[in-house]
Amino acid sequence: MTEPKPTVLLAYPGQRALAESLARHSGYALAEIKVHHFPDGEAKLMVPAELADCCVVLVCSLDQPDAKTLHLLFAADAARDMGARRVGLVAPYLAYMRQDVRFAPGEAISSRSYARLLSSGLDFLLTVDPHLHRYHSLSEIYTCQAVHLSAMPALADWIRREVAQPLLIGPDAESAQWIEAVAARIGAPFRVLEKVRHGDKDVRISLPDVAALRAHTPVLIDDILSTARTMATAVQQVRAVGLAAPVCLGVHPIFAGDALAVLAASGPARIASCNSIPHPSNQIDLGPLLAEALPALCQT
Ligand SMILES: O=P(O)(O)OC[C@H]1O[C@@H](O)[C@H](O)[C@@H]1O
Repeated sequence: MTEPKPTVLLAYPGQRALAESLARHSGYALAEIKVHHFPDGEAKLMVPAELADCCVVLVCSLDQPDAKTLHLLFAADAARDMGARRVGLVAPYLAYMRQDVRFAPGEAISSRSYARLLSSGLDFLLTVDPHLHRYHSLSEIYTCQAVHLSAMPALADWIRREVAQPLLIGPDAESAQWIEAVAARIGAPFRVLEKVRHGDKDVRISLPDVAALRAHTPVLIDDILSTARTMATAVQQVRAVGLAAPVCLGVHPIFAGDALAVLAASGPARIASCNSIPHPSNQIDLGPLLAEALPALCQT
């Protein structure tokens, strides 16, 4: 019988918590990518020298993606130079997916360009709930092996443990897919709100009748919390119709700028997120989910 080839996880700076969970749940060795910044603004990347015949898994979520992406591509090259037979990236949050169409002549379709760039340096990409709005699958734009997982079972289990009598609410039509997945797992009632975006920070939402569900605890679920205007507006709407203060759950807690303060001011009962991006609201560990998917990607 042939021995399985070794797999090594390499954590990008700042991604240690997720990488440690991934190492714990997979049993794979964990080391670090080191980034040195020169005075001129350029970076020097270092990976361990002993990677011969390994599957190397870079671990780095892709919020604030621009510098990280360049560094990860340098690290991927360095790993190959050290003999890695396969190099992949675990990026629970995948950047640029919301820029999936050209709204004006000359505008870049960044999701597509970004996919080309990442695919050029990786054998595989493993991510969680990428924002597939106009695309149906990552393979429409990624030429490396691109696999996405859903955090909804993990969210559902968290809700089952933490919330009595949940009423699941999606802030817009796009969220229906997630709400339905969670509802199917825990058998809770659900509603999906209607959203109209008037500008980056101006989002208006309407709520269908929920009078019969006042005894429930509303749980708002969305994939991305970026400016948090979508979530904050949904919180206000939920409260305006006399429901209890809701629990807010997001898979990807970007919380750009004043987003957390804005959401907190809207009056939620709780805010919780997956550890797809390191944030104080992280309560749902994606490590087990990602660890389960890695062997198939590494042993190819
Ligand atoms: O309102 P913010 O937090 O800026 O943006 C997040 C929302 O924008 C959508 O693309 C996401 O699916 C989510 O509903």
